[in-house]
Parts: sequence; C-alpha cells; structure tokens
Amino acid sequence: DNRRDGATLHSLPDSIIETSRPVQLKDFAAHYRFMSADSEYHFSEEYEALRHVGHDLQRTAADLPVNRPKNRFTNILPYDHSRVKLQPTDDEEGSDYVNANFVSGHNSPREFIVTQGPLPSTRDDFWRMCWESNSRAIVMLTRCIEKGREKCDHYWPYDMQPVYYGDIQVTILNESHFPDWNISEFSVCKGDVCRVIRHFHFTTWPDFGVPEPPQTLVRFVRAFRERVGPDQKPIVVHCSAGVGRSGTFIALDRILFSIQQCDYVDIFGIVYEMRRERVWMVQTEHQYICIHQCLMAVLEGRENDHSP
Ligand SMILES: CCc1ccc(NS(=O)(=O)O)cc1
Repeated sequence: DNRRDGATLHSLPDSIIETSRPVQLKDFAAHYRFMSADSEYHFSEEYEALRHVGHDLQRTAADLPVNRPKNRFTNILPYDHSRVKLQPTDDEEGSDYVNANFVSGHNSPREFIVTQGPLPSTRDDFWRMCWESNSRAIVMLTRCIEKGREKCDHYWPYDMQPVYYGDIQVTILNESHFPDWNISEFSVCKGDVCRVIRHFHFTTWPDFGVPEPPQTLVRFVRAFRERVGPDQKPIVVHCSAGVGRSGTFIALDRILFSIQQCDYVDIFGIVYEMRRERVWMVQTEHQYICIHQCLMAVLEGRENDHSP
C-alpha cells in the first residue's frame, strides 16, 4: 500500500519505497482503461504516491536572503544537489545562483536544464546560464502574459535589432510560425564568439492545464527532436515555474525515445526520478494523465489526428 503518510515514507529506505511501475507496451491500452475507470481512481492513487517524492532534499542556496528575490515563486525552489551553478564573480554571495536544475533525459543524466520563466531581474542570469552551459536549444512552454498575468519575461529581442543581456548579445536570425508553436534561431554572442541557439516556443498550453488535443504536444516534441542535434549539449526547458508544463514535456520526450528501445514503459518511474531532481515536475494529475493519453495516441497511430 503506497498511501503511507509523508513522515513514514521519508523514514523508509529507498529499497522499500516504490520507485517504478513498469507497464508492458502490449498491455498499455488495457492499463489505461483500468487506470481511467471509476472517475480515474487508479490515476489519482498513482499520482498521489508521487506527492512527497524529493521533499526531503535540501534547497539551502535558494533560501539565502540574497537569492530569494531571484525566485519567481517562493515555493518553487531548486534542490542543492542538482542546481545549475553560474560561474561565481569575486566571492559575491549568491552570484552563482539561478533557479534551475539539471534533469535527466533519455540520452544523458544532465540532458536538460529546467528553469523558471526568467524575471526582468534574472534574464541576464538566464542568458549567462545558456552561454556557460553551452546550450544550443531553448524550449519555452508558456506565454509571457496569460490571463493578464506576467508568467515570463520577454527575454529575447522584439525585432531583428541586436539586444544585450549583460555581456551576451542576442539577435533574431529567423522565425517560423505554426498554429501551436513558433521556432526561431537566435545568434548569441559573447565578445567575438557567436553561437546559434534555437528557440522552440509552444504558445497554446494553458497554465496548470494540458494541450488540447494531447496529440498537439506529441507533434511539438517531434518537431523539436527533428531540429535539435544529437549533441551532448544541455537543452534549456522552461515554462513559468519550470515544473508543470516543463516536467510533462520532458516525460513525453523520454517516453517517445523509450518505446523505440524497450517493450515496456515506466511513466511513474520517470516522474519519480524527475521529482528527485526538481520539485513538482508534472504538477497536476491531469498533466500526468495527459502523458498517458499522448502515449495512447502514438501507440494507436493517432498522433497526427487533429480532432480534439
Ligand atoms: C504556484 C507556483 C506555480 C505556478 C505555475 C506553475 N505552472 S508551470 O510550472 O507549468 O509554469 C506551477 C507552479
């Protein structure tokens, strides 16, 4: 029975705490029907079993007074063990801090850098993080303004004129617009050294919600993977808090790789592992179910259907 209270769960060794629930792909449709039955009772139970994962981990850097203003949300703080560290400047306390964690992908244990939507006061740190990590891709899963509220700073230029963010110069090279996302290429320069960073901006994912229909997210992940190299450079992923939509995107990306190589899928285990790296990854039960619906669409050959 996994419905132990948080305290009990924390005191148990990992060997007793359930960390994976693999499902054979040949059984996945029946599994989905079972989990969905009785008002999705078993999805609720499984998602509840993830509630306390990671909450025993320390986040001391995020809590330093000098760093508190750098957090968009006071309850979305990066764990110390997996946090991304900027190159510190001259013993300035907090100069290495950004609200971001390394998160595992299918291809490597630090495939992703997951971060909050930059604040006006942290967008220079965001670009320093992109530069210092040698990232070549940014996945943005929120709009800057949603329902009249600022969810993310517009941290890139509004037109083709170069803009400096600290000592990083960003220039839009090109933009492609699609119904549910935009794909741009930025020239990012520090001094005489320039790189191209691709920006994949999903524009129709409501906060705390899911893309409709779920196949839209499958198509976005495919469009992203078609254009990002097989290099070992980290991929920056963010939404507003950098947990709900970001976690859902990464979970689906990992699953689409996994089913190419394995005859089973472990969605519970993927989310469990991500939550040990960054808090609240996949933030709602509906997002957790959406991951399953995306996989159902792929397995049934419906990923290119546009009907809701
Ligand atoms: C309460 C803080 C919070 C705000 C927004 C989100 N959603 S998001 O992680 O998908 O941006 C998650 C958490």
